[in-house]
Amino acid sequence: MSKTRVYEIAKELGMNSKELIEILQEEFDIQVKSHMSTLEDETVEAIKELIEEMRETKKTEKKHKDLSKDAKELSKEEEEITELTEERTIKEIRLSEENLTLDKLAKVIGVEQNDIIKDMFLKGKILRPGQELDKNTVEEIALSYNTIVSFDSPKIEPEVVESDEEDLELQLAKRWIEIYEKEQDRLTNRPPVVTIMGHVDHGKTSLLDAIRHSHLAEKEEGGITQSIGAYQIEYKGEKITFIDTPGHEAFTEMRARGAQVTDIVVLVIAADDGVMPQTIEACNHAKSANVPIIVAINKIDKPNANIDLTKQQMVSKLNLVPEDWGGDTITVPISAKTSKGIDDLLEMIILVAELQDIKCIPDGKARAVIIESKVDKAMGPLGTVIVKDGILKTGDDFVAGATYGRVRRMINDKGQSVDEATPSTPVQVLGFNDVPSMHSILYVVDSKDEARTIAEKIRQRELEKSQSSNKRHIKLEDIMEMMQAQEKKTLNILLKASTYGEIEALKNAIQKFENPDIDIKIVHAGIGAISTSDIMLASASDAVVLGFRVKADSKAIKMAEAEGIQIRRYNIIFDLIDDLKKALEGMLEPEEKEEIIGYGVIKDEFKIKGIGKVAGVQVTEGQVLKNGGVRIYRNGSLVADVKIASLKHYKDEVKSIEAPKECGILFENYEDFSKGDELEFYKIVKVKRELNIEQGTK
Ligand SMILES: Nc1nc2c(ncn2[C@@H]2O[C@H](COP(=O)(O)OP(=O)(O)OP(=O)(O)O)[C@@H](O)[C@H]2O)c(=O)[nH]1
Repeated sequence: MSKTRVYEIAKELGMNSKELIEILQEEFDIQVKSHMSTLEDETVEAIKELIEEMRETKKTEKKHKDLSKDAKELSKEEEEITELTEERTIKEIRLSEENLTLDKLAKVIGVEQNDIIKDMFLKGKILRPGQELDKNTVEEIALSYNTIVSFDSPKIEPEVVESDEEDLELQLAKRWIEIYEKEQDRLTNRPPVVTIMGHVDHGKTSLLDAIRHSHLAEKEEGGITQSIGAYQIEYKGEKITFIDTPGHEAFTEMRARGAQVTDIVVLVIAADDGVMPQTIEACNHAKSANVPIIVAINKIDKPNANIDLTKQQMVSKLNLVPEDWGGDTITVPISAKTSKGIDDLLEMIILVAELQDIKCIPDGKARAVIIESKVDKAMGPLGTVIVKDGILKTGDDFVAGATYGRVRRMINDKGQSVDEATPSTPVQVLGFNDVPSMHSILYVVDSKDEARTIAEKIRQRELEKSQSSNKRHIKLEDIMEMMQAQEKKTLNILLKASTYGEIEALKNAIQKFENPDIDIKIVHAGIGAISTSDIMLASASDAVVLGFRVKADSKAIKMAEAEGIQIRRYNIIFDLIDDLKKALEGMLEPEEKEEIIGYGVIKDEFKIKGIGKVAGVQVTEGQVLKNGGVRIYRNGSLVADVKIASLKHYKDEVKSIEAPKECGILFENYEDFSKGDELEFYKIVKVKRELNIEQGTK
């Protein structure tokens, strides 16, 4: 007898799962755990009949009223949420973020402006007729009228890989595409590969552990697990592979290298903490890779867990509307601690995998992605791979980026030696001539000679590329050329600022640049310092990084240099907008540019009579120059950008101080610093003005 899931029936009947579950309980006395539970055919038929009947006799409305009456007995907070989830009272509207005024919003929601003013006044907020509203206020007002607002956000285009005839790796990839095209009818499904992402401490590792412990391949209970960076479980006869390590940076790096291995992303959000900056970042990484997202709301065992609030934040901050709120994001409440909901999550992963129809070439020479690599003292260079197509066998000759080898031995996630690895299976491979680059692709070839020849050519090419790095990036002043070229071009921007307010202001300002020849898209906007993760995303999505009153991590600066991504930072909106404007007009002038030369932290402060307040500074990295500048950050946000009036090493006035020395700094006209403030030292150099703009879609 076949079974159907509750939410599938709900969808078919055009209602939400919650409502259907309540009807099942009341009318059929069937207790249903969640919207993913399955129902027998008989029940499905009966419920369909009943719903039809109810609809005909308008019983639905009565039912609805009864439900809301029951709901009112819930706590006040729950009551608000319950109203939200009731389908007929909920409205969804889309708004453009520009020029939102109270009167316009009132019209869109369908209420009187004065009523909103009155209601908001009772909640302690004073609004004036026609007042311009920020995004948060719009959301707050809309929610109090059971309306969910989604804002038009920049569309993120999937990556387009440029073709390059000389690129051997690309040729190998093309060979696979040809095989795919030829063997369409031989393609079969393979297990999904899942990556878990989310904010720090929201429970990624705990979830991986919980899944691993409760569902070690069902037949192999008691098998000794070994950490090889990924593992495979079996749930109800279906295999699922989980990648243990990456975090969203590695995820995007793989994509940048064309080695996307993830089929599904599970985005973990702790129900006691809600959507946090890294949740947004991870979500944007997944969206930009076009990978389906399942949201796991974790820590529901905690007394302060608030699932509904988390869902509201999913809608407002991630633009993901949970399925039981009428959207299409599968959302599963779980506890990695008690394992509650873990099976539901696995079930959903299998469901999404079915819908995705993940295919592979089931046999023949293998192609695999390297997800981890290291040198083992006893075993030599090791690479953990996940097979994408074909079967990887011991004795196979392979090339992986600039490395090559023959599979000497393979070890699976249970620590066992295996002779074959099928698609989606993670295995550790022994037999590389050198440590392979993480995230490169391993291709099995005909002979060791062929492997060596290809690997050497790739190494040579990598060398040439690194010597002429940055070549593939164009500069802001090249925008004019870009626009004059025939095809439509895209300027992708990754924006970092120190507050949400600034982000909104910048987004508004940037989106006002309408130009028929160029599309400007913001691929990610977040708060906080510019990090390596931002550079990875910028590289993968061909974006310029614009920072507003935020610092850049030294690692991020190095990575940006290596990747040829230029970071531009501004303290004044006008300057940022002015640069964009000039670039669009082809008028960008040579500029004075600062070069970051070091970092430090204020350890102490002294008052010196007749001189003023002096900072005792530990130079932590690089150096500080007396005639350079200093940016002062508190909790990651810029508080001042000042010159140095005096730089002392003990009693001596000096021109520069290197890390890890300490020094005394008197800032020019600035004494408002405190202990713990972080410093970024820079010097000014004259350079030809440039702002890297990657060729968006070409
Ligand atoms: N009560 C409760 N605590 C949890 C749950 N899941 C994780 N935790 C706790 O939350 C903390 C963080 O969990 P981790 O699994 O380390 O989180 P993470 O996201 O992997 O953290 P990072 O690796 O630092 O990004 C740990 O103290 C866990 O014990 C849960 O479902 N319930």
